[in-house]
Amino acid sequence: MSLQYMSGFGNEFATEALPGALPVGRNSPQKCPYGLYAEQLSGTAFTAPRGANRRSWLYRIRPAAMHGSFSPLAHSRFHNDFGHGPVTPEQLRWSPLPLPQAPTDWLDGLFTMAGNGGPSAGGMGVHVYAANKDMDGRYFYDADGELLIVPQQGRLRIATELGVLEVEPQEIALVPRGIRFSVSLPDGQARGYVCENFGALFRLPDLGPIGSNGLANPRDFLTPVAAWEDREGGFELVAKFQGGLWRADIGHSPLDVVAWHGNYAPCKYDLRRFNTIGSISYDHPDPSIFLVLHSPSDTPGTSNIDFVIFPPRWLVAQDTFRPPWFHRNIASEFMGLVHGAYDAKAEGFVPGGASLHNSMSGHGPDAATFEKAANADLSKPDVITDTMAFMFESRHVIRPTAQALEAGHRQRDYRQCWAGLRKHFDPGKRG
Ligand SMILES: O=C(O)Cc1cc(O)ccc1O
Ligand SMILES: [Fe+2]
Repeated sequence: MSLQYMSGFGNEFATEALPGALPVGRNSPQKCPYGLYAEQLSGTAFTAPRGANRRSWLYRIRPAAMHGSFSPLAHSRFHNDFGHGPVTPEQLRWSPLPLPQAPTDWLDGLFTMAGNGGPSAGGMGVHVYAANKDMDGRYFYDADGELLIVPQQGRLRIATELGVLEVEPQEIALVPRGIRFSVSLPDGQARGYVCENFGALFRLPDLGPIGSNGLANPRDFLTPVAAWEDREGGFELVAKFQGGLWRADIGHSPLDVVAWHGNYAPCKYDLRRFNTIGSISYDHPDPSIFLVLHSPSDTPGTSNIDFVIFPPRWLVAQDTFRPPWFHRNIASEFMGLVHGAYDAKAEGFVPGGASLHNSMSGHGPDAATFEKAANADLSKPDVITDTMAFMFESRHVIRPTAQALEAGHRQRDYRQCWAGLRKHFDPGKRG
């Protein structure tokens, strides 16, 4: 059966999988329809300003409080241990995380690459996953952050308390902090990236002079309709809490919400719907023009996280070096590639791979890309097709984990991509 969604970003939704399951005119009647329990789930402070206030009311078979006792779950690869010691300013790059040999579900397949701050401090965790097995009878929630999931290979079917979403590569899913879910793999295996947002909830950016439309348009965000399962058995509930994983037995599926209303809910978005805006005169614009969602900080204009994409687009700028320029930024940049090739790197940065350029570390086009673009015929427009790169950008340094630095798939010779840049300087020749 095809999945049903409701359109809009952060809307006040109301959805019921049984007619009349949503109480009318109040949130918590003495007795709810169908013998359901009412439960509120808040994602912002009760007193957050109305425009930022996010919460939902859930009408469910059993309250979320019903489960066994939590004990620590040993899991060496998914955590928030970003370290406190020295961190290298070196430019870093990785090949794709290898797909697992042994049966591994999405949760066990998570591998923490980097991060900053922590669950109580703001910042972000950056993870990749590679999995080949459904989370059968396993349910997970992240109390530490909101999850932005970026599939690179294989679809994910994400069954959540508030309904079921399916995402494929070039789409993203947002799962709010605290929402319980279980991931299955319609294609048998999957790989991708996850940004764990410890700060303010992701939101659409203001558009300023762009006007009232453009970039990611709100109606392209899709939230699932209510769907419940009434399943009993020896299941497992896994919580991520204060950087660590905890497990509890649970005798029923926690995905038992028959109806809900509110504006705190998962959603998906197809990155191919992004309305890309760029230069039609000269110069390559700052990548903020490609901002999909951001997690603001307390400093205006300086995000906790910017989620930026580099989608297919026309390059028409005249007397311009068209690819990304050489640069050093105050912000720190973790990049991934979902599809095709990235216009700043001729080779080495492949789908499923990743790079990390921290604050003030110099980077930019590799030698091959520079030579090509510096000599390109600009009388013709260029179209970049078959590409979808992205960046998790942060105001604070993104600290690579020990396991990421030590990983066999780290490209230890990454810096060499700039070694071939030739000296062109000639004081006797102005150009
Ligand atoms: O480093 C990168 O490739 C990302 C990036 C792209 C761009 O077009 C401008 C700046 C920037 O950091
Ligand atoms: Fe950059």
